Amino acid sequence: AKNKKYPPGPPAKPIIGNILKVPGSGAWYTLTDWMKTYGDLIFLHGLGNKVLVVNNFDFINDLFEKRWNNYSDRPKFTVAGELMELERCASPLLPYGPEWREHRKLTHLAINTRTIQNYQVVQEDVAAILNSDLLRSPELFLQHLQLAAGRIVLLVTYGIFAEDIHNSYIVNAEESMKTLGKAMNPGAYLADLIPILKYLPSWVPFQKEVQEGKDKLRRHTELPYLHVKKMMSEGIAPLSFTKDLLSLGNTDPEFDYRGMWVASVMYGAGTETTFATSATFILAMALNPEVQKRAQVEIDTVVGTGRTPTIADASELPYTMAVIKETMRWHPPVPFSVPRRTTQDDIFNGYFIPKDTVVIPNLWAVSRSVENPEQFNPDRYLNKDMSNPIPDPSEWVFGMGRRMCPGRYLAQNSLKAIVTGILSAFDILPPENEFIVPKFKPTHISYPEPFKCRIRPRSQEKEQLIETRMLEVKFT
Ligand code: HEM
Repeated sequence: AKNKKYPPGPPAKPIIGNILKVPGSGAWYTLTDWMKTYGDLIFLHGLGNKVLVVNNFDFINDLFEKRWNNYSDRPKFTVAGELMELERCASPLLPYGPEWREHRKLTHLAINTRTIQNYQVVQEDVAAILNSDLLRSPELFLQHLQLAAGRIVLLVTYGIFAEDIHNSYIVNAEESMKTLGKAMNPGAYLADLIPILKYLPSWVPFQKEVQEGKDKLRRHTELPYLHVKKMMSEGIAPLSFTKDLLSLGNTDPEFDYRGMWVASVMYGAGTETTFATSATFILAMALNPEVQKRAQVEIDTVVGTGRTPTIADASELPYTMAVIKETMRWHPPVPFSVPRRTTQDDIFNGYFIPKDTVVIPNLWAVSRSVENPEQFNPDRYLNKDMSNPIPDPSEWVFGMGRRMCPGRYLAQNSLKAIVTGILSAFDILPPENEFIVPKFKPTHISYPEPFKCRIRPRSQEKEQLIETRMLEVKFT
């Protein structure tokens, strides 16, 4: 491939290469900056690793949608994938192939546009509890948002209600996520860069971590699944995805293992991402009082002030829905999406893209490709300029193509319930005599660094409404 023309990029670095600088360190800022020098396609290489960063919406679409055949596989993670065995069982890491297809089918069965309607009440109830939590201890809002996101996923997946963050299912799941968060960060373990290290004996610290990680993941996966089985045998299992799965009566010996994993992956994929979006929303509201006011007026006008909004109201609330879109654009929760890997050599736009190249869709760059990107402006989705349309965030913040996020409809409903619920009941204000400087975590799923703000009920009637709505919640 000597005379092949690779996309432009910085020179290879001798030892670990420029790969290490890429993931998990907020590298989306750097790479978006590098566009000025290298353009929309940036090629990084070193130590035999090849990475292509794609910086614009149309190119990502060309590769992931039109050339899906070559761009739907995932990178190999030596630690998380191979050693912790997640490439055998966790949909986001499965190689593109028959097992992935089975997972995708089951996931779709669980959370397609029709079945998710069954969970709307659950989502609205969790939003109601969230409001009650915010009323009681507004200063803990980040913790409340995190718990609300976890509650929705646990209820939908298993029908389990988590009383608080000490709930054992939440604790197990969060422990697993910590392990995974580290293991998914290429470069966190040297073995990801130098695969031969995986043959080191089991007493070496990282091998021990692998074993502990595997145990945690097994607990996180088996316990809630067995809980649903038990509840079903007693005839008292509430509606849940796992119950639906078990009711299929599939006797394929692989089915239990597969179903168990399809279910447990949802917590990891669905909780932190939903939390990230709702925390970014609070931050945006504290910084943009006029946007907040307009959304509140819209909700008051359409819904009235005598009841809490429902997910069904959302279609009548275009401005508030544009606030959600703008939240996802302003700071996309997964700025680098989940990388892909090419399975064959390819030529794109005159450039050679070799087989086994890790392809990172730079969603951060897409988010900055609008006018005044730092400005939080929901109107950009309402006053549509037809000669220069901007892509709707729901078409890219969830990824694109065959592996686009299967949880996006469920996630969007959660956000509708949380955002309309909060706006209808509370004013979100910056802390007194302090400025908020927005800062975000540089992690794979990115959300605001802890910040202070005041969350106050809009009136006494609203406070009362929060209490009366709580009486309708069934599962507490
Ligand atoms: C705001 C919330 C969410 C965001 C921003 C988000 C974002 C993403 C992104 C960017 C991907 C990678 C897609 C690609 O490769 O093109 C993804 C994959 C995935 N998401 Fe989500 N997600 C969210 C919520 C959820 C929820 C609630 C669930 C399930 C309950 C979920 C389940 C999954 C799964 C299973 C995958 C892997 C798909 C595959 O590899 O085939 N996500 N998500």
